[in-house]
Amino acid sequence: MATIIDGNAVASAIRDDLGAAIGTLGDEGVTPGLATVLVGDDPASETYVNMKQRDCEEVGLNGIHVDLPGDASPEELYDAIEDLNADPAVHGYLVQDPVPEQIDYREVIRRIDPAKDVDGFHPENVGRLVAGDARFKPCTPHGIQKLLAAYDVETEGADVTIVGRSDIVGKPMANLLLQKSHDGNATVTVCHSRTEDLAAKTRRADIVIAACGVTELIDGSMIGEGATVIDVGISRVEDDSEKGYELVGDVEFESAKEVAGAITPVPGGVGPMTRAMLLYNTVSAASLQESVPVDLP
Ligand SMILES: NC(=O)C1=CN([C@@H]2O[C@H](COP(=O)(O)OP(=O)(O)OC[C@H]3O[C@@H](n4cnc5c(N)ncnc54)[C@H](OP(=O)(O)O)[C@@H]3O)[C@@H](O)[C@H]2O)C=CC1
Ligand SMILES: Nc1nc(=O)c2c([nH]1)NC[C@@H]1CN(c3ccc(C(=O)N[C@@H](CCC(=O)O)C(=O)O)cc3)C=[N+]21
Repeated sequence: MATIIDGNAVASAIRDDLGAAIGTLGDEGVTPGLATVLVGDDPASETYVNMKQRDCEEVGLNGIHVDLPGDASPEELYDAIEDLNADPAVHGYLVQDPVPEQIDYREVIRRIDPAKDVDGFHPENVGRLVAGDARFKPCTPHGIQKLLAAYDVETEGADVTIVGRSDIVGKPMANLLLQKSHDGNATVTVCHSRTEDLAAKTRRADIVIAACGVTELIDGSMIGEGATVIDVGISRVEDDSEKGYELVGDVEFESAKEVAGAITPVPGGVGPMTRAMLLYNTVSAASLQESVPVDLP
């Protein structure tokens, strides 16, 4: 039976550890400000944005929310972005993905001030990450690095198979793990929908990171004995519970936990870490913009 990796606990420890840096900024009269922008009313996105605002309250960040209707024009969103770029109280912000189809997410990202891009999605920040000089590490991959470190899972020399090549998870995860650093130095395989014999690639891995958005694609038969399994996937599957849905990962937890050495659950695994690292990046952004040096965990 595998160790169950407790993302809520590690995220909570990171929020606590951010307290010192938030205190240092506070002594200089600075409250880090994080804005979330939601276009439309996708229920999952609304949940995430509410959780992010609650996180801000909990750690003493200034949480700001900008809501635009689902039929907003690209120009309306660009105007909101310009306002956020100009607002000195906002040190970081993000535009929740996905956006409605009349809006081009790439163009949105390009308009975000890279110094406030706490998702780390702007091409300048992506370039810096790939060059080994990251300003903001994207929250989900950074959170996964912190989870692995918290459970003493060595990445150096490890064979890591990532399932998914998205710009927000798969690609930055691969880049971070490849880097010549204490939390990198892995040998990385990145799989996607055209990969042949996926099972052979996951089975040989010391660490499997599933981020494909296909519910329970990875089962125990695809996991090597003792491997660490990180399940990023989070899909809403309708059921007859009170909420009307259950959250399901990309890994079939029941069979995978029998072979894995350690495994993240869904919920309570990677999700809370993504939110904790968003707070981390916002504190870091405030420190850089206000020229107040802080110690980050
Ligand atoms: N817990 C968290 O904090 C977060 C969770 N998520 C969740 O993670 C999942 C992935 O999201 P995201 O990273 O945005 O990825 P995308 O949905 O943008 O892309 C999915 C990736 O998986 C690949 N893929 C799809 N089907 C298969 C398959 N059958 N075999 C192998 N690869 C496949 C796709 O390949 P191709 O490129 O060929 O299309 C693509 O690269 C979603 O469930 C999302 O909700 C996302 C972000 C944060
Ligand atoms: N610009 C942008 N940046 C993102 O970082 C971003 C995004 N768009 N779009 C969507 C994905 C998804 N994502 C999650 C964040 C937190 C949880 C999370 O906290 N999950 C909890 C429970 C969630 C629940 O109860 O619904 C858990 O897994 O325990 C999940 C998923 C960030 N994303």
